Amino acid sequence: MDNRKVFIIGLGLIGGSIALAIKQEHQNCQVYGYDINQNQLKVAKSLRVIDEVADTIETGVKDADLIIVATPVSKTEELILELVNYDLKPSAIITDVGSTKEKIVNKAKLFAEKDVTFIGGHPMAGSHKTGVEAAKSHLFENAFYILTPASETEMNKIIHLQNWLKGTKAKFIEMSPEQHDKLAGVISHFPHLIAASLVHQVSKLEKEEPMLLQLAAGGFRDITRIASASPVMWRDILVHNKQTVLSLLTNWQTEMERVKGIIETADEKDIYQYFETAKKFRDGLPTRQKGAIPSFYDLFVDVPDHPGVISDVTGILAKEGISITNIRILETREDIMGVLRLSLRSDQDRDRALACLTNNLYEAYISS
Ligand SMILES: NC(=O)c1ccc[n+]([C@@H]2O[C@H](COP(=O)([O-])OP(=O)(O)OC[C@H]3O[C@@H](n4cnc5c(N)ncnc54)[C@H](O)[C@@H]3O)[C@@H](O)[C@H]2O)c1
Ligand SMILES: O=C(O)C(=O)C[C@]1(C(=O)O)C=C[C@@H](O)C=C1
Repeated sequence: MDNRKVFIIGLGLIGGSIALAIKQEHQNCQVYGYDINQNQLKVAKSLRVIDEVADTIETGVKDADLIIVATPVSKTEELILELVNYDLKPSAIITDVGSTKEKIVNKAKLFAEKDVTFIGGHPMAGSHKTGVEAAKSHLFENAFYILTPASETEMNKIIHLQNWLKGTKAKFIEMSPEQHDKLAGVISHFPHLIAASLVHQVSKLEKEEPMLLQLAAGGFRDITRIASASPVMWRDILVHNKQTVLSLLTNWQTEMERVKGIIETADEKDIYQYFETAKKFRDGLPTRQKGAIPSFYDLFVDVPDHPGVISDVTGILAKEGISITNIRILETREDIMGVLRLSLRSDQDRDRALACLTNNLYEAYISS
């Protein structure tokens, strides 16, 4: 794979993270990047996420062995229409990272006329953050990476793509685009809609009760973190997976009517049962920790999956005489530590902690 050319279109969180993972594994390959946002391109180059900037998509695809489209899903569909018009290297592999698959894979059938292979892809990990600054080579470590090859796709092309993406350390699985969209609708797209709707509910009530926001602590923050993600990305996902989301919404409305009924009748047994069944199912999900005390002075720190990282963070704060009242690991997915939530005693302590952790090269931020 060395001395080969990789071209990535869209250098945000996901495109940037994939670029870093590829560079780590295939050190002699050349990674070219293109983005409509010039600033993202400049940052990507200066952070060495890419080796070279491609001035246009047409020059970027020239001689590229691997092309990765990492833009919002509606743009990805448009870009496929554009890519088929260009002079692509024979035997090149083209993939995408979009959160929906059916529409993209259908559009990509246009590549059949060319001597290239398109394999749809979706790394099932991410963040509410956007942009190349948030990109990390370890973002997909241990996460599932879904591939949706066509039935006629040659096995060696799938293996080839997995080799390219080996540095992600993700677990590859294959399924049809239809199954992908159904499953992703249930565990990702619909929950996102609910998170956003909870925020809307609080935002409406906040006009009458200004204290609400200050009181919105652990629970509300946990369940709505994803509502801080890119509205462009999520608009596109919902447009693409409209039927799945609409059908889940209908089920949800029926379920809420049922819940309304058991609350109205104040049937303690039914209410208990409702929570107990949910708890049992939720507890069955691997590796989640509970028990944080909500705090108004929270600081969030991105941490890689290294032994000793928590003691390093707490040690840095101890040296500065900053007390932590609570510490909690917020996983963004299974098997990997993602974000540390530190609760501090005061605003001043939080500002000091932010400064000293940043000085020690940790990525720390105040709002999650
Ligand atoms: N964020 C997540 O958690 C996550 C996880 C898995 C997959 N995805 C998918 O990855 C894709 C990218 O998401 P992201 O989180 O990296 O978003 P992002 O906003 O961080 O990055 C998207 C980038 O695409 C660029 N872009 C938009 N239109 C373009 C065009 N026409 N040509 C070139 N560049 C263009 C933007 O300028 C931006 O830099 C989306 O399809 C999303 O569904 C996201
Ligand atoms: O952790 C988050 O912030 C995410 O929302 C990641 C998440 C998800 O729903 O799990 C979001 C969309 C992607 O397609 C894949 C992963």
